[in-house]
Amino acid sequence: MPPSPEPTPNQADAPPYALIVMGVSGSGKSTLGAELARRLRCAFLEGDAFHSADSVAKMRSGQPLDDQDRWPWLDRIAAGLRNAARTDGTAVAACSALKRVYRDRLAEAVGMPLLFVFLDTKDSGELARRLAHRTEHYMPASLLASQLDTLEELGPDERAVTLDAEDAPDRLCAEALAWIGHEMPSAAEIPADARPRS
Ligand SMILES: Nc1ncnc2c1ncn2[C@@H]1O[C@H](COP(=O)(O)OP(=O)(O)OP(=O)(O)O)[C@@H](O)[C@H]1O
Ligand SMILES: O=C(O)[C@H](O)[C@@H](O)[C@H](O)[C@H](O)CO
Repeated sequence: MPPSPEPTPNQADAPPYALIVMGVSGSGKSTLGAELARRLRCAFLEGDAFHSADSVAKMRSGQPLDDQDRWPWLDRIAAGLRNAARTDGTAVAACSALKRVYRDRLAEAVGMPLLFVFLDTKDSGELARRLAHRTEHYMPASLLASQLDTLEELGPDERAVTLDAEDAPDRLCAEALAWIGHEMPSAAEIPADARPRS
């Protein structure tokens, strides 16, 4: 079977789609998401930047977020993804998207095919070490346990690929691009009102 074609930047006439790199804190969402956006020549939206100041202060103080903290955050990310993808043909966001209900809300709000790249871990110790070494970030390593407890498995109906968060960044990028190349949505899936503005 020939290898999946690596996706090129979404063609001008191709229907838009959005991508979210998801997973717990420290799994590598921002690192992979930024590289995917560079390779796809599209916008990268750092989910951390969409939190309210109160939510950042809450996490910084060692308290996990709850649904009420996350709903407006998820809506802001979805709006940003939708606008960027309608302009560029696609867009990538880094967002933990821990619960299925969060992912469904994102997909509903984005209003176009939404693909998830899930960075899964079998070794939370590796992630804890990454967080411990990260200095310029509000997220304490102590919140990793609550992240893992909140994370819900992907359903078989979710359009997602699961990668190993402990793999090397270049391997993760190659695997993600190969899957995206296979998954590029057909025009038929795009609601008429989500097509790029002519
Ligand atoms: N594949 C990888 N292998 C080893 N280290 C990595 C990998 N990906 C990211 N890192 C490192 O792990 C730390 C966390 O990475 P990153 O910020 O991308 O994770 P994140 O999931 O976005 O975290 P958060 O959700 O807390 O923002 C960084 O120091 C980064 O350099
Ligand atoms: O509660 C959550 O869903 C997570 O805390 C994320 O929203 C954090 O912003 C991210 O992991 C930064 O560390």
